[in-house]
Amino acid sequence: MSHPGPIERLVVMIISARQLSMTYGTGGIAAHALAGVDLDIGPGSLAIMGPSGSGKTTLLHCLAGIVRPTGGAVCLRGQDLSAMSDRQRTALRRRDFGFVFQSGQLLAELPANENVALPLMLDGMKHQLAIGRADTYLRMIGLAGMENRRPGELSGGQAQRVAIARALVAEPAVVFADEPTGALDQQTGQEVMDVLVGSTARVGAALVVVTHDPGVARHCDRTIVMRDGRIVAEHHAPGRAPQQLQAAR
Ligand SMILES: Nc1ncnc2c1ncn2[C@@H]1O[C@H](COP(=O)(O)OP(=O)(O)OP(=O)(O)O)[C@@H](O)[C@H]1O
Repeated sequence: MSHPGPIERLVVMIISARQLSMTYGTGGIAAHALAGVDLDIGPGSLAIMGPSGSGKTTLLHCLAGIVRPTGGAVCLRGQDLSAMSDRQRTALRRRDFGFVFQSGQLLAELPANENVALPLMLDGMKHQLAIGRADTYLRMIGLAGMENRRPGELSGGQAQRVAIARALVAEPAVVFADEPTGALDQQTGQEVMDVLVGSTARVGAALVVVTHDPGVARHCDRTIVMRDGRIVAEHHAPGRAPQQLQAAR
């Protein structure tokens, strides 16, 4: 077996976190949610696991620029998020990041394709063009024929697929998912994870998933385990290690 040469070793880091810390509150009521996290995220999928209160969601929110860490830095392709204004970070979240939450957070009064098209229209794309793009993503995700259904006319799994299409439609660099299968039964959750991992890979986006469920983490190339605001373990899926392993170096 040949060893990777310098070119194959070169994996471009998408997000890097250095000595990330986050303290909520002060004095006796301070909660140290993150206590010095170093993390490099390259292409592929990453699961963040750990017990309740270990800092998983706080880490995801810091990586995605939703909250400002109280210490350390997060860089997207070398650009320091903390050096940006709130307006710049909002624009970055809209263009470079996609989000999937536990319960789709779709707008009940809009059909599926308008829900998906929303980030594009907020960014100034014309309605017809945005709907065309949304329909393409809905078909890719297995919802052909359901483009005009409202969220109330979809199953939980179908609604999460719409949320995945919405996260992907602006062709983000990274999709962040917080307990994306938390509201679904086991079987539907597995199917949604297949779609989430497969579709992000197809469009070339990295995927970061917070989950309590080892069955969800098994879909990912790499898993980190958090405890008390720190990364205490890291695993790589057999056969899928090299890219993420080298990205971590
Ligand atoms: N807005 C906040 N204000 C104060 N403390 C907070 C806030 N958000 C989180 N915390 C605290 O920070 C710590 C980490 O919380 P976080 O939500 O990141 O953990 P988690 O691992 O995602 O937990 P869970 O699995 O229960 O969602 C906890 O002690 C929590 O109580």
